[in-house]
Amino acid sequence: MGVEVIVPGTAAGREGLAGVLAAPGEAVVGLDFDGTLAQIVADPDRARAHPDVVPALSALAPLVGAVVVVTGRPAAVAVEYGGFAGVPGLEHLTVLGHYGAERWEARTGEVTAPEVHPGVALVRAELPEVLERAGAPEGTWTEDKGRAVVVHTRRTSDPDGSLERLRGPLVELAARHGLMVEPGRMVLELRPPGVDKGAALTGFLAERGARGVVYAGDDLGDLAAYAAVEERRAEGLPGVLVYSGPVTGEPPLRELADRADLVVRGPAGVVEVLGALAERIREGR
Ligand SMILES: O=P(O)(O)OC[C@H]1O[C@H](O[C@H]2O[C@H](CO)[C@@H](O)[C@H](O)[C@H]2O)[C@H](O)[C@@H](O)[C@@H]1O
Repeated sequence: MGVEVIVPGTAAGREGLAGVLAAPGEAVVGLDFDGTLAQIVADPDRARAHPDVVPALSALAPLVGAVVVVTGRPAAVAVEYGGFAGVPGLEHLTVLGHYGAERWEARTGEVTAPEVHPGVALVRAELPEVLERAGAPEGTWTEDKGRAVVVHTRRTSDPDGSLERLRGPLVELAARHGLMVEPGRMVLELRPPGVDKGAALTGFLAERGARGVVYAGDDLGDLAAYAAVEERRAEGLPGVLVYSGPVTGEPPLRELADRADLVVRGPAGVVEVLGALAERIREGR
């Protein structure tokens, strides 16, 4: 594999990578799941990690301080769909699920999580009527994640238009029950406030005493993690931001693409970056 896949296009990214490579054993690699490790598909239950993700991660993880998956998925679902449990090399993997509300450790195989927010049950009960009143187009689909409820429009004839039609009523419903709306790729997620990927990543970096960070994401929910890396970078922590661009025909998200140091094509591109990073670390030993 050519190491040229890991040449960041920005000065900050090149500096960040040099810092990560100078002390890889104290660096954290943070990764989103859907769209970054797993290809985007119409049915969320059918999303699975790209087949080369686990081999790439199990080769990289022993060379760095820590690998953490930071996802909107329930932690156990990401572990299952990722195939992360019981993998040699991934004995110290951490998965922060529900935007950091849940935590799974490969070391114990257990998920720790707070109580479910009481607003979730109320939103769940009222959602069908709200969708009907809003004229939700055919193909609108609801995913119940236990701690959050997600409305998907990918299967409607106009996913973006459908999302806009539903946004106001869903924001109102969420607010009425103390929840917030997390927008994503053709989804609006009604979830409890108080956590986001930025806080989750910042806490993890502090806990591990990280001296460098690489973070890869593909969606609006990853912007908080991007901001966390940028803030830590301003304080002197080397950091590299990777954008996993769409391979599904959707336009790239400028909010991420414009801030990233490295833009790759979906999970296959992320796998190449993980492989190249491992190669550079081994070369520097
Ligand atoms: O933080 P992530 O790991 O990126 O998870 C965020 C949401 O991902 C899922 O939705 C996305 O992937 C689906 C499967 O490929 C796709 O159908 C959908 O359009 C995407 O937005 C998931 O279904 C959500 O619950 C997560 O919040």
